[in-house]
Amino acid sequence: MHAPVPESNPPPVLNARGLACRRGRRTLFRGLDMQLRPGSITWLRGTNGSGKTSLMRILAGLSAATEGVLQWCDGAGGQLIYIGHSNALKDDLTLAEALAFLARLQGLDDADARAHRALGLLGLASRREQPVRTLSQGQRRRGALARLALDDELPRPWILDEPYDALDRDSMATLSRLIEAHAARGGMVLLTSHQSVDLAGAAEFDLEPWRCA
Ligand SMILES: Nc1ncnc2c1ncn2[C@@H]1O[C@H](COP(=O)(O)OP(=O)(O)OP(=O)(O)O)[C@@H](O)[C@H]1O
Repeated sequence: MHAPVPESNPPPVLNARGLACRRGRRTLFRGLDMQLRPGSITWLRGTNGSGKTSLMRILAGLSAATEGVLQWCDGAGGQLIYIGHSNALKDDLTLAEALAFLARLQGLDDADARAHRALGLLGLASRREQPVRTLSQGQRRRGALARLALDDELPRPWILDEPYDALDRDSMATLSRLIEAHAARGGMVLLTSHQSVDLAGAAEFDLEPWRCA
């Protein structure tokens, strides 16, 4: 018989063992172990070029590790949301159309209504009908982050590469509250940020010990 797992320490949703990453001729890191639990917020730290983006892309399934084993539990890897440096919003669509398009790609029903609501939550209600290409950098970043507010039915893992980039102070606070609420619902969040962030309960994961070069 298995001992019950205490709620404060649920089993990992992500289990990575011995990961290595090679880019060009360089091995960036090797032997990296990472376990991330439901409801955790992890701030991935490391100097420029240390391999944070490379690691996140591996975890998101967008590129392959050179070595190691990566396991997502209970199909969580297929539900994750990855937001990288690019905002992935189609320039020629209106903001509402571009976000609804992403909602459909995520397999969500009522995509237009969800996009409408999410843009409101990110303070972009007045920009809904504006073509993406005419938005400021910060508005586009907020539009991309509105993906995170499209549904709260599943505790999807979030992998966010520099999500605070280009955001003003109020938008940074909105994002932090969104992340904290997601974690409180059991969602796992892994993020990078070069600026310090105000996130209750965030743990740091430093890439330095695993670096090769
Ligand atoms: N496709 C690629 N081919 C060759 N080298 C690459 C490739 N992608 C990344 N690199 C190199 O790998 C290293 C790590 O890049 P990565 O973007 O993962 O670092 P990072 O820690 O996210 O950096 P930053 O803090 O500047 O965003 C860099 O030296 C980069 O030039």
